[in-house]
Amino acid sequence: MARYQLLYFPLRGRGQATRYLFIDKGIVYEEINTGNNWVEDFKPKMPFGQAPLLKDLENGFEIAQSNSMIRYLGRKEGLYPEDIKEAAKVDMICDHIEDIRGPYVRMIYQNYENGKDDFVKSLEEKLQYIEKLFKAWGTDYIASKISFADYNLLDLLDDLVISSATCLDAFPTLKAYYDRMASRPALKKYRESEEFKKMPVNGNGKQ
Ligand SMILES: N[C@@H](CCC(=O)N[C@@H](CS)C(=O)NCC(=O)O)C(=O)O
Repeated sequence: MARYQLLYFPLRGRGQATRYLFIDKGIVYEEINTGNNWVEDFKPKMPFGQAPLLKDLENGFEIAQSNSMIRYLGRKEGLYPEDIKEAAKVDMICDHIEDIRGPYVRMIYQNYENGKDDFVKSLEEKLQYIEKLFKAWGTDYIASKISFADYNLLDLLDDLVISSATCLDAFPTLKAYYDRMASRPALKKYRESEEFKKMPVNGNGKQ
């Protein structure tokens, strides 16, 4: 029986990190496609007028904002480090992910033709910070065990590699991390599925 509902459009976007977490941890969930009559049936019911929304079917609680959703799952599903320094590591990587994802989304939806080259150029600086931290921390995941933030980073790196196939070439530690995440058995199987391959990366066909 499903434990959660994910209400979102049929695209990767801001729902994919949550899907990765569910799939990797074998958590049964159902998708509700908010693309069917979005403006009439869904938008008015969303706390901030936007999707995604997560419903916890065990207690009826509803969470909006993709980063809050995945943190909630982190806490509820044992994917948030108990140690405060380890927790701070995953938090800081999540905040840095948002510092990349925000400009990525704006480039995709508002300035693709004129902005993509500059966005790709900006990645070198932004990714080298993660490379340096990962080298210093020396763990297989952001913290010593997999956490909610690793699914967020996997999804971000997917987006970036699609935009620029060579963007990880100068960052061997980050590249090895990306390959390690993508080859986790449940994720690998899902990423090879037709369901995943046919899912658009963004809502406007740009990537
Ligand atoms: N900060 C929000 C952003 C959500 C967002 O931008 N949602 C878009 C789709 S990805 C949306 O609902 N667009 C339709 C609308 O605003 O009416 C989050 O992280 O969840």
